[in-house]
Amino acid sequence: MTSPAPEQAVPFGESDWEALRAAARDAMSRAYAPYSRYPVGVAARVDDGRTITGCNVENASYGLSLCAECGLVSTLQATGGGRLTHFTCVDGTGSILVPCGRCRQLLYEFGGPELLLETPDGRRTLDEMLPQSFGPQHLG
Ligand SMILES: O=c1ccn([C@H]2C[C@H](O)[C@@H](CO)O2)c(=O)[nH]1
Repeated sequence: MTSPAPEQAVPFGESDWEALRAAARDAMSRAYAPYSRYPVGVAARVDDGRTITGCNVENASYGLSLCAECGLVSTLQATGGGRLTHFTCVDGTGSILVPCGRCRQLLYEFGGPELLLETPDGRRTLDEMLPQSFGPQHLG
């Protein structure tokens, strides 16, 4: 018996994207961003069906600030690991934001080229947002 493809195993429709954005906005409302005053929230679906979130956490030593995606990948591991399949990021107004370059690399580690991201121009694979990526495959 063959296993269904992951996208068939856990269907993901428009209402799921809406729920993911709502989770990201909720996380954004708890961001700690007193220096930039630019709160960010992220949410992702994991291949086992759970939803995880993160928010940015800044620091008085500005360069130590953590992007929301840092919290998300930490939560991913702390709650059981798995692969990211769908991802969204919102700014302080709740509008869709593209993750910064460093965070695309963080996402690549746990989602790979097939991870689907929302952007202001529609949904894109991570392969489109971070082409010719360096990743675990290069390290053998
Ligand atoms: O993908 C991104 C881009 C920016 N930020 C945060 C970092 C900083 O706290 C604030 C302004 O750059 O936004 C994120 O959390 N994720």
